[in-house]
Amino acid sequence: MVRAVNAAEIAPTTYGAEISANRLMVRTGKRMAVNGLDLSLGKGVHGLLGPNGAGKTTMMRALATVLRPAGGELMLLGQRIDSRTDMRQVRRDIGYLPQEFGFYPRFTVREFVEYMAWLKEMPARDVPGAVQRVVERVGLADRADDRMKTLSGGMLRRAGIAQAIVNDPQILLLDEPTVGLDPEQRLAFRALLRDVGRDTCVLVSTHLVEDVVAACTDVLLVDQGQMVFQGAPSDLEVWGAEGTGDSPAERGYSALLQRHRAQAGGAR
Ligand SMILES: Nc1ncnc2c1ncn2[C@@H]1O[C@H](COP(=O)(O)OP(=O)(O)OP(=O)(O)O)[C@@H](O)[C@H]1O
Repeated sequence: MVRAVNAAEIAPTTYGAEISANRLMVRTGKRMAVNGLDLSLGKGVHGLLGPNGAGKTTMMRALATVLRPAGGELMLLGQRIDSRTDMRQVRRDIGYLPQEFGFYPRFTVREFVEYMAWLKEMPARDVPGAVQRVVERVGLADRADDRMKTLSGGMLRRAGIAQAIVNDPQILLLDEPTVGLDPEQRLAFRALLRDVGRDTCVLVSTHLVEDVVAACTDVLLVDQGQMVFQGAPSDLEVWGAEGTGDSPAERGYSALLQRHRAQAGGAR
């Protein structure tokens, strides 16, 4: 099949990684919740792990351009993000599912996703087809014309995932997307992640270590606003001999955290 391509699709990519951060600092309230984070992420599915309060949500919000960096450097799709950046351009290429997202309860699923597509400035002629495709992809085709307020928690999250991918983003940020999904939907979601991650830079935060092992090409572990570990899921498992948990990856997770805290304590 031959299809027409637009100039943007064949333009050379001039950056090395979709997301890169150098000594990144991000403030939330009075706290520097991201505190000297180094990061380089290309295409693929990157699983973001870390204990409560580690700074995952704050990091996601900065990558989604909701929060501005307080220090260090952040580059998204080759653009430096600072107070002078025109965010509209870069936001068109980002998909973001926040941990909690707002919606008009009287909107149908289709209206909700259409509205988000409009906010992302998608060409109007592309919207109906794109919305139908993503609603099918998240398994909500039979609820597309039901109001948001009638959906279950897991279905709402799937509607949230649909709006995050409707614009075929180059960077996809998903903050705890599997919360509330039933086992069958979690399996379907993992398959969706693997599929999207083939040509997109996906960062997905979760507390479910087994989701990371099953669906991610790469694991990031953060604690106290800093990167503790980055590697393949199998590398995480290698650390498992020393930690506690139900699986080799969970044991690796706890061993790496303990080691980081012992080092941080020793350095004080
Ligand atoms: N609005 C806020 N005002 C003040 N402090 C905040 C605010 N939001 C988060 N924090 C603090 O910043 C730190 C990082 O929080 P963040 O929500 O980024 O962590 P997280 O890794 O996403 O945690 P969780 O796994 O619980 O979602 C925590 O110490 C938290 O208490």
